[in-house]
Amino acid sequence: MSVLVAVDQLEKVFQLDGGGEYLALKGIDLTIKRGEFVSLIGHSGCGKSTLLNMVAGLDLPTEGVVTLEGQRISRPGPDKMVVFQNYSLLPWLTVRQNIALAVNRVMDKMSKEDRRALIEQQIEMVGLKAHADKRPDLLSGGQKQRVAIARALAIRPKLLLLDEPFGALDALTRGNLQEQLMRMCEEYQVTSIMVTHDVDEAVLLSDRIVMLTNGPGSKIGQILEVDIPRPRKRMEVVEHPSYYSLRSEMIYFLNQQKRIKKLRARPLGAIARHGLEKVNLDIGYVPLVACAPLAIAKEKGFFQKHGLDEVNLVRETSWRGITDGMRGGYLDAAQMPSGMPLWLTLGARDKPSTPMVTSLTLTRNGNAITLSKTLIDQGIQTSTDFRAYLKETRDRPHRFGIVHRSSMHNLLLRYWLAAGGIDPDRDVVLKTIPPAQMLVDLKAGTIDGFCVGDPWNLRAELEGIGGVIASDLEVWPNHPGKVLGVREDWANAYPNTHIALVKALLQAGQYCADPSHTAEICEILAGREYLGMSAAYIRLNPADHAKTHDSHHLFDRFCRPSRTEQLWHIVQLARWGDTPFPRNWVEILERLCRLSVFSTAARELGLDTSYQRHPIELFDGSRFNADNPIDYLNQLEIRQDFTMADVILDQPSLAA
Ligand SMILES: Nc1ncnc2c1ncn2[C@@H]1O[C@H](COP(=O)(O)OP(=O)(O)OP(=O)(O)O)[C@@H](O)[C@H]1O
Repeated sequence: MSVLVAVDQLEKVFQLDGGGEYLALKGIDLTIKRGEFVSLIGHSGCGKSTLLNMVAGLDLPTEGVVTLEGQRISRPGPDKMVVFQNYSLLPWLTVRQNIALAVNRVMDKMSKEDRRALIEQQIEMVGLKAHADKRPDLLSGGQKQRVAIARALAIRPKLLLLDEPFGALDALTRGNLQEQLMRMCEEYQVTSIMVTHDVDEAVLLSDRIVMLTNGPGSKIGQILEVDIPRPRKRMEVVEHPSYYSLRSEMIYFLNQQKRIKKLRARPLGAIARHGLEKVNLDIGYVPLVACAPLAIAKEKGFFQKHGLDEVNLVRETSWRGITDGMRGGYLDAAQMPSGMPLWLTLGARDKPSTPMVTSLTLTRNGNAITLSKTLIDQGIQTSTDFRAYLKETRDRPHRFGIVHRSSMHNLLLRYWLAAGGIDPDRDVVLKTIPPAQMLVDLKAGTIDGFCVGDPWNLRAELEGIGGVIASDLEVWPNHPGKVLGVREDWANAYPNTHIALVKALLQAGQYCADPSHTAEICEILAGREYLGMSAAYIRLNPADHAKTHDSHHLFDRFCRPSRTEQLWHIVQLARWGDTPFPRNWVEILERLCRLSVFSTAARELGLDTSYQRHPIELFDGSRFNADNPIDYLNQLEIRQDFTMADVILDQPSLAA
């Protein structure tokens, strides 16, 4: 498809009445191909209409250019028709006359008969034959908008621009019109740009969804490709495997924008007290059983006991919220999957490196691999069974949910599959899904299984949606689960706060590990501010239940950050192509695992800090060779072609 519209480095500044100015859009680059349907989405006031108006030629950019077929757009014209929310029909003309006015004015080279036929065809196309002689005041909102669309399409514009075309309509009419518009655009291959606030509308109609950040100086934050085949039917779209992830991606983006706005409005600054450099902390977490140490530190006063008077626990629904919070510098610390500090440090998947520090392993275990009930009912109990099943059902894709590429869930699942002779990148599809979304996807059949932290494995079993096929103990007993992560520049700026934080969490971990507190902890976690579900779904470790499949959280054992375990993560990330294997891995591990903070905190609490290096041995009996990681990596049969590189760690400043 050739390019029809090109927006190049567009900037728009409005002069304000009081004499000031407002920078609405900045650095917008966008190309739209012939026949494409593109939606613009973003919060109110972010500049969607401003951008649309400049493509329509109704307004001019302050900087940059917009072109249509290579020609600069400087005025409106019949080649770019706009449909507004308020219909803009001429009230004294009938349906037919409104359409005829546009056709007669623009298609003046056409014979009278052909024009008449075209007008009737348009009226028919939008199903208004019975209303052709009515004036707009006798039409419903939906009918008026159909006239506006028919009028716009009648003159065969190169580009159809829609500014919240269905915003004023009730849900049913809106739905009908969306489908009609979709059919027309598909039939006539109309290139369209639509402004909308409706995420479902955007997925249904678009080939691409352009998401704008909040102003001033709004930019394109992200562009989503909608890989749902055409022609589309609403029900098929809703059932398509990409539907929920596209929707969640948009909702995540919009929520992040809201959050950034709130943070921009917040007074900044560290409050120093009790000899600590900062006692006001925002600590991120994802609601899982493994967030228990954070919840307990807050609820049982361990933060306060160590001088951290103003701790705010920031609940994120996905791990991406945590990485964004860290990169953006608006979280002080976070509970993280054990590979995440490394992932951020190495700048995995071509993201800029954000050097991180971990000084505490918060939890071990707590994860499992769950398969859908359909697969369990077919007798699949091991990865060998699963491989046989994959061979028999090659005709359809098999999908697994993971929560983040850096997380132990992804690495354990990949390890488990590969050990069973299944290539996780070729034989199955791994989809990143927020933890709380896993059950919905498993139930809907859009995934065949997942690897996630509890309570989601237990819930799948208790609700009869799936069954655990391999628990922690059956993949890597006592593997690191979640760690405490902070940015390296934060750790350097607030060393005493860092120690106090580790102390508070170490004590909270000890509290969690005491079986006499289990019922209380489950009740706390069940609360709305944490997991928000029945305590029946929450179990901490085998002491409070009998089934070996259930989670085996460890909260107070092997809390010291382990460089050997982090090296295992480095190897696995290189194995799956997330990062090159860093030649300077020794330096990276030195900087990543700040043992001095852990040791000081543990010593001040009177805890035993002696350390013994444990070998890492997973369920397949293979031992991780920490003395020669490259050799180990080379010997893995299923892996991607890994590369090696020196990773240069920057020192971003907290002010950035
Ligand atoms: N003529 C103008 N003079 C000054 N400011 C303007 C003008 N037009 C728009 N703005 C400002 O530019 C920003 C973008 O406005 P725009 O109407 O494009 O937003 P939008 O994303 O379409 O919003 P909504 O979804 O609410 O329609 C807003 O802050 C708005 O107040």
